[in-house]
Amino acid sequence: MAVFTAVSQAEIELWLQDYDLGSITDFRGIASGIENSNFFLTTERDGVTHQYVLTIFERLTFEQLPFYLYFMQHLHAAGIAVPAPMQARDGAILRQLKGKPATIVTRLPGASDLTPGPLHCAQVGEMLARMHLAGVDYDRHQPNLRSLPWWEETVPQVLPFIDADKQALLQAELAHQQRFFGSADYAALPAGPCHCDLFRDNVLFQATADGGSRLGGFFDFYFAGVDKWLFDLAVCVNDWCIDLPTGRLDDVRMDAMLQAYAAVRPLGDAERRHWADMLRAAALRFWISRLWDFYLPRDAHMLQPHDPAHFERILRARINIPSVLHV
Ligand SMILES: Nc1ncnc2c1ncn2[C@@H]1O[C@H](COP(=O)(O)OP(=O)(O)OP(=O)(O)O)[C@@H](O)[C@H]1O
Ligand SMILES: N[C@@H](CCO)C(=O)O
Repeated sequence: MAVFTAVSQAEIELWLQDYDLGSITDFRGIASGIENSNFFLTTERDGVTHQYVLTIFERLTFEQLPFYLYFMQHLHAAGIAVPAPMQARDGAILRQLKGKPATIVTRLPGASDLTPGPLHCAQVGEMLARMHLAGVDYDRHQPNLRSLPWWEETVPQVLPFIDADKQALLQAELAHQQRFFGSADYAALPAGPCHCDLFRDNVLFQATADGGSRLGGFFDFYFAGVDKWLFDLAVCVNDWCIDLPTGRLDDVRMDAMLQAYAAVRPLGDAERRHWADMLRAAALRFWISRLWDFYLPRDAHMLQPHDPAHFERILRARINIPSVLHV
């Protein structure tokens, strides 16, 4: 049960007096999630039911959170389907509960689909491109905190735990990425605020009457940061458009996602030329973080670290693919 900070309905009722969200009709902890304490909150105001998610942040601080929360607010205002942070009466979207930072956001409709098809991938690609364009005029700045400097700092920490073959791959790939990140082509790639962690479990879909699925929205923006847009797209393709057991790309799903993305924001020549490098960068990012979570768990909250071998397989499978993308 991923509620690390217990809170009673009476405590929430008191806390909600500083908001204008109506009276509580339901309040329950959310079992999934490994980072924060999350609760579904239902209220009634003027005879209308409203659904929210209350999050008590267990790791992120008051100083770190405004970038993420105002990014969500900015995207929501631009018509992108993401949770909207609610303002308290004093206008604050981040407050304190049980001594920790806490926020209330709108609950998105739907459920995650962990076996996506081309139509799911196309919808994600299209909204990802719209999200990138909508982020252009977001006025706060924070780099992706899980990019090259973090990889350079973390790789030496995990190397002692893995065998020689994995060590060689990890070091060779880090060197490859250092060269790529240092290139003029890399510097010229378009960038902006990115989600940076848009996996299948961070997107919701609603069933439609004709048996299809409609995108409900993106959530979990707490790894967001400014990065190359192509990196965000590569993170998505490495999760949404693969055969999970082998990590190999599924061309049908990948084409669906890339075509839908490019229909909104066409890819440039340098982006197409460096597609394989970016898929490798996206695989390396999660291989390193999973190794780090697996061998150097920071606290008891890491209930079930994800399998690092999955992203090692993905990286190996990306090293020999054709470099140039034809979209
Ligand atoms: N705004 C939202 N709308 C609908 N459902 C949400 C929303 N936010 C969270 N959820 C639900 O709560 C669950 C847990 O949230 P989340 O995955 O963000 O957990 P976490 O512990 O904060 O982060 P992590 O994904 O790193 O474990 C999600 O799987 C989803 O079902
Ligand atoms: N999406 C990450 C977990 C952290 O959000 C992973 O699968 O490793």
